[in-house]
Amino acid sequence: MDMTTQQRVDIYNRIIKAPISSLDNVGSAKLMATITTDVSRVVQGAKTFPDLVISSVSLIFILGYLFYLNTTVFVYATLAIIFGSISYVLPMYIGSLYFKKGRNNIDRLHVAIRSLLYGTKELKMNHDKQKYFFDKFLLKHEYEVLNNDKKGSVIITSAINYGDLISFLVIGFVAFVFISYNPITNERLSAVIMALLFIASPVSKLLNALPQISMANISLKAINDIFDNLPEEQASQEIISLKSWDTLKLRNLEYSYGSSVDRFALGPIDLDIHKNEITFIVGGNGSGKSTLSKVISLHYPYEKGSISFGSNQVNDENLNSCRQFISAIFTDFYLFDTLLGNYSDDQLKKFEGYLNQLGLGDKVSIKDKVFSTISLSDGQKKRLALAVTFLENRELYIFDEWAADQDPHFKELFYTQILPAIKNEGKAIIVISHDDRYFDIADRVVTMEEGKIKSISTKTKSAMQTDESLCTLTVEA
Ligand SMILES: Nc1ncnc2c1ncn2[C@@H]1O[C@H](COP(=O)(O)OP(=O)(O)OP(=O)(O)O)[C@@H](O)[C@H]1O
Repeated sequence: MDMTTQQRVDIYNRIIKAPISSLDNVGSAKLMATITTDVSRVVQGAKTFPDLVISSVSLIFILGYLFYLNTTVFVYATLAIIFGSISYVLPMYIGSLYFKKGRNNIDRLHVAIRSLLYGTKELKMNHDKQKYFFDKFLLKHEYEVLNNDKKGSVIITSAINYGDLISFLVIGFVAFVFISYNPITNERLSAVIMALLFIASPVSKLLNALPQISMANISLKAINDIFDNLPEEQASQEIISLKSWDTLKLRNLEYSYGSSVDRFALGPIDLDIHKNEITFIVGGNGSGKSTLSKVISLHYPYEKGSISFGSNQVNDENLNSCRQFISAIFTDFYLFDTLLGNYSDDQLKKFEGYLNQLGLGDKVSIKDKVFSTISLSDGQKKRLALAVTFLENRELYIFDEWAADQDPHFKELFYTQILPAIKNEGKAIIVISHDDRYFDIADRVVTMEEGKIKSISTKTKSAMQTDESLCTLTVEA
């Protein structure tokens, strides 16, 4: 496989195997910069190696020939090469500092490009904001990348020309000074000068490769940095069949983000999520609901405690297998334009039924598993995502503020018909919601505050099984 492709495939594999928390920390802009810039720079650097080998071998042979012709000239030429190489170290170092600065600006440039692409609407509406953004961010980073790379190249190129000068100085010294003190035949002198002229070419090729090698070296460090900051999950990639389960048990679960200054700690959390039940997780902004949902969906690796799907306690052997129990629509969900996976014609027909039920029948059609469009309103996109999760037919559904973008009709449909229908299929459902109008459809309402469960209300039925009420259990912090 081509080297560039191989490097990229390695990075893709690392991304898919890395914990979401590490990907969040590295950031998508940095990853894009590495995939688009560093990989090709490293490969360009590596491509100079055959030339370097050929030039080095030529140099060794020509020096050998020079040694055979005249040992003293050989010593002079070798000393000149050594002197040239040593005096080359300083400009090379300064040049590489500029390349490094330029490379760091590429990360910032990618962040700015993302802001330009995603913030176009906001920038268009406010001229001052737009000008400030272009001057202080986008163009600033663009020109800094250019200027730093230019400065680095100018310094190293000047050093290369200085290297050429040294080789001509050596030739001049031998032709005009050396022969005055060391008698040498004309044939020998022309052979020596020819050899010295031939030395100049491989030396200059070796020096010319240095800027590319320097850039490649900096990019290689950036790639290694990505690999160091994206640890591979230790979990087995093999999907094994697990025992069936009725209750998802969270015990003493703890997770935290950030440093000691801006740390947010979740837990300890003790909670049971049952199949055939709808569990609402509610609470104020920043109380930890979404964080808990990402720990439950096995995206954030919990630091303490345990998660068990029935008797299957999550561990490295079954983590990926346990993930296959879950289907989730997070607030930052991604909608693929294709149904990924192998689905039978019957399943695809069912999917079309879901589209109709969700009011998308005349908006989205599907051909060869590709949606006719995903240029939809936010609410429609979420409905399409919901249809996809139905098709996945998993055992645990997690909906993080799914209904937030829905109009009253679809909100009502979601809470009063869709959720009960999923529940009746024997699934476990976790709904993160601020829609207190619909809390009564929940079998269990878990209220969170500052990363902890404040209370759990459970729906109890009277002896006559006719009326239902919520019984609240307050959990001691
Ligand atoms: N990637 C992250 N890195 C560091 N801190 C984070 C990260 N994501 C969330 N937090 C912090 O964790 C806390 C809980 O956030 P979370 O998104 O879980 O709250 P939430 O209850 O879902 O809020 P909301 O109702 O606003 O969606 C917040 O204080 C937030 O600042």
